[in-house]
Amino acid sequence: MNKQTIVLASGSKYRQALLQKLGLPFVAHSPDIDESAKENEPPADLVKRLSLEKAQACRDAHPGSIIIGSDQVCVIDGKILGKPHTEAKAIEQLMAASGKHVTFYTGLTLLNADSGKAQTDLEPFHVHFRELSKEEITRYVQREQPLDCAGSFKCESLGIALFDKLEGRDPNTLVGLPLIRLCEMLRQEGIEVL
Ligand SMILES: C[n+]1cn([C@@H]2O[C@H](COP(=O)(O)OP(=O)(O)OP(=O)(O)O)[C@@H](O)[C@H]2O)c2nc(N)[nH]c(=O)c21
Repeated sequence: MNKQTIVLASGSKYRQALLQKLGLPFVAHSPDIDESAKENEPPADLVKRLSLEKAQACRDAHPGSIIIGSDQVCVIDGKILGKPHTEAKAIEQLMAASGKHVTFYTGLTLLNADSGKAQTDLEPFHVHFRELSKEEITRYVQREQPLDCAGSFKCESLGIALFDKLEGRDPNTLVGLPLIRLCEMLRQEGIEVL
């Protein structure tokens, strides 16, 4: 039985729901960090850095804990995209994604608050969007309201109607938290999920 408190360094209700699947007790702490990219920072480096910074931002408040941080972006036409926040932006993101193959980059960090030892990794996920009309996109955004989701969709619900193909190691990664990789990191820390 694990005695260390597990902290999810996230305010995302989707990440909280994903972590609940593992059945481990945890507390959620929303980290306050600057999520902007550095000049010319590749998306893979950005999400790994932010996953680590989110975990580190919760370290002082939770001594003795194991902290999980994660961050996700996608890249369309060379632009790094995060959450749309407005319907207009969500429609714009999906119009740009129509007919394209888009890579989602998800960074994951497991930080031991006492030792400061961190495991950080990147989990890519590939989304092939079908050709979408503006009317379809508008109806989708109005019905699903994916305004707090990177890439402007919820793949676990109506968003599935936007795609040709999904490719990746773990479907949880696209929703926001790579659970297979997280289980590996937890085992490395001596925490067994099963
Ligand atoms: C593609 N996609 C992305 N997201 C969410 O988009 C957000 C990515 O944005 P983020 O990585 O910056 O995290 P956020 O600021 O929400 O939370 P933080 O951990 O406190 O920093 C996360 O909340 C993901 O869960 C998604 N959420 C759902 N439910 N379904 C999806 O398909 C999906």
